Amino acid sequence: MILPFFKYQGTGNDFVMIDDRNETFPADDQALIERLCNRRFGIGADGLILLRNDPDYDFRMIYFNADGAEGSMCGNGGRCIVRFAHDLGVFDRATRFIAVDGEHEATVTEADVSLRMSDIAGVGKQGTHVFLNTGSPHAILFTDDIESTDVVADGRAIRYSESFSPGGTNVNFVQQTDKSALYVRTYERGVEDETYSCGTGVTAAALAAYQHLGVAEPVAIRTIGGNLQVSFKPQIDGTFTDVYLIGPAQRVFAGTIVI
Ligand SMILES: N[C@@H](CCC[C@H](N)C(=O)O)C(=O)O
Repeated sequence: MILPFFKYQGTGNDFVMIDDRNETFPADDQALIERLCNRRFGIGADGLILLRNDPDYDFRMIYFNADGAEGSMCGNGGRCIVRFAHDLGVFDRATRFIAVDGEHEATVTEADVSLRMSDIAGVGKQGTHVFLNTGSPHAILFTDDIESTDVVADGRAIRYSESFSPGGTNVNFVQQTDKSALYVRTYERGVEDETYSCGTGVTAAALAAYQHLGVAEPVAIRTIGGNLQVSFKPQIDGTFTDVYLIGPAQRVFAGTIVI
């Protein structure tokens, strides 16, 4: 089977993107997806995303982590699939699509994709860690020295710790750099490594930093792969609505998979 694919990146979080509106991609073949995402033996990516039709929305997003298993919501992947759908001519400026955590709205400009995230139930705790779910589970650790943090070793220890068993969690290390600015580094579950950026992770970091450090909204966030912005409306009951993840997302190449 010969299958066209595209590759997109959003602040260095990179994805194999497949137009699967005819539903021919073997989505249950975990070994194949893992191989395609492998940086030595495949295309190389943090995840693989299928764009499918949906009767009620412009499209459906199906996201797989680099380990080949279907993941929870991916914020950067969401921004990338919006850019992909726009490139395919699925919509012009604004779109509504469905993902694993429900409905999302998004708009595109030449420079950026603005993605509305799910409303957030609040910033809580799990074990000793600040924890929240922004479509994916995220532990948050505040630090004053992010540059020298061992994100892979420390992140992996928390990801596999008893507190987050059996599902595990993504782990974000967060340093406040200004009144409304953060630097965030993330260990990603399913990639099992530090990635250059994590969209649901920086969203979680912004909300947790608002709550715990009094960071001002909107929050500017630096990641290894580039800059993002998170805006939101905090509610009196501790929940957050109108949560937007904003930043660049672009196609980096196209190719053909031979299965
Ligand atoms: N890179 C993603 C996060 C993807 C979800 C995660 N790896 C998981 O399944 O836990 C993002 O940009 O949000």
